[in-house]
Amino acid sequence: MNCPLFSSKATEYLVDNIPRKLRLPRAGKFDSLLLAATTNSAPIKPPHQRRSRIIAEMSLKNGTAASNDSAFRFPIPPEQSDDMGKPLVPDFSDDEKVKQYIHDRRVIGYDPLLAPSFLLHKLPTSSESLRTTALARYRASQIIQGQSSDLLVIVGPCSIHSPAQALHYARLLKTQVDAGRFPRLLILMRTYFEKPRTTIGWKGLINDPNIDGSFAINDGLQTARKLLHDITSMGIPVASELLDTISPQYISDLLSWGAIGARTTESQLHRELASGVSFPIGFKNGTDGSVSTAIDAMSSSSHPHAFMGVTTTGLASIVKTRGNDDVHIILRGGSSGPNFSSEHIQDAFEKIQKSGTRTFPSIMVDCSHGNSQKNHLNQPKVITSLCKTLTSTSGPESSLPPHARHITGVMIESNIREGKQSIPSSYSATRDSLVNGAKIISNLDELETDKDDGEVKLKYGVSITDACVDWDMTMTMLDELNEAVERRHQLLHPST
Ligand SMILES: O=C[C@H](O)[C@H](O)COP(=O)(O)O
Ligand SMILES: C=C(OP(=O)(O)O)C(=O)O
Repeated sequence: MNCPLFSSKATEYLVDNIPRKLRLPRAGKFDSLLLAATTNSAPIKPPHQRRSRIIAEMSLKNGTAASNDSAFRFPIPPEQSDDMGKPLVPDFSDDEKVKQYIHDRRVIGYDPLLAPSFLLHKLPTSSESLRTTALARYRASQIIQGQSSDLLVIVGPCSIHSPAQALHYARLLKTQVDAGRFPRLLILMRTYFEKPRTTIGWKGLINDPNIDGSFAINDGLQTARKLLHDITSMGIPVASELLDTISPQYISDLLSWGAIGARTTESQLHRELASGVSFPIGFKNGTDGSVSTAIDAMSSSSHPHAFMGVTTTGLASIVKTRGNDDVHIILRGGSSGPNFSSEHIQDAFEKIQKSGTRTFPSIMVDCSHGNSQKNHLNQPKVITSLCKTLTSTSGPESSLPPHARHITGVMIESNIREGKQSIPSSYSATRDSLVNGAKIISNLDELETDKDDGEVKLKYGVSITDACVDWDMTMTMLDELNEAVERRHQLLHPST
């Protein structure tokens, strides 16, 4: 059969010819393409896996309801039970029945995931994007290593749910950066695609790009990569959280900085991952406010590691890393309260010094999360306090205290419009022109009328995860920061 796999003709051919029962429920375009491509060559699954797939498909046909508290909007098959409907117990009279107790009792499906190399080939980087990324990595590294007194600023939405709106935000940022408004700030756009959740909730654009429980992860990866490419090609470098340990293979060549979140800073897997990435990494303090967790992470990641991972072709491999010296802490507050004050920063600085880490003690302050108590209106207050710390001199020589020199970064959760909104229960981005970009927004004042045309929509430019400050407030905060960093520069280098 002569059938080039990824032409649109081939897609039509394959999609028309795969047995209906093998198609994914509510799959995105990319999913059906890949499913089709891999179905032809997929190895025959062992009987227990075929059985669970068949059970899943039968339940889909029969419409078994998903449990109410699950994000899955497609049916979840019931657990295996005996003939009386009781939970299965191992039946030692028959090996096949024993196996039912061993394999896939809780896995309800394995869908094909495209290989990173496929996406890297399909969406290569532009030379503009490469330059933007490399330059920002270099400048961020200089700041983190204490070789530049500029400030690294990670600013942007809590999470990306609409590529069109993210591009809108990037264009707003570009206009100000290109105009030279913040000469002392190295600004990277927060472009977060993966959200760690305290319990459950929407886990970001890669995991569920349609925001409807269809989990079209292949589409999510493609959308994320395309967006990173478009933003960096405009000349705006990007920053993201590394939450999944496989997904960086799909997008990390486009990132200039990464975060390991408060919920994963203590994870060995994430420390190993951080030790091998080609860009600087910030570790959040723990959700309980623990700074030592992040300091341990900095130390661990600055050393070489060997661990299990995947290559860009998707092959399992033993990854060996050199260790990452471009690591720093991010003070984000926690259940024990905020930690952005001058005293907290001094304490963190002294703890990093005492820990004997071989890297420059480098501190970023997150204005949001535990430091804002999740109220976006507190973020400007964190900036004002930080600016004071950056510029307050002390002692007979009126000099800057050492910890003020070691503040190297700031994080702000900001969006086009302020606050946050919840996701309506019957929402799907596939039906929302404001999210999928079919409608280009030019005048934000007109938006109020957009939401009431009979469809379930999200408000344009408003976060669907944590509350953000709006664009005007963002500019005010960045102006204040730029001025304080300039003042600090003069204090550190009076002759320039
Ligand atoms: O940054 C976003 C959130 O703080 C993080 O994902 C946790 O969110 P949750 O507590 O609402 O699950
Ligand atoms: C989830 C985030 O932060 P934290 O890990 O500090 O909760 C975030 O920055 O999006």
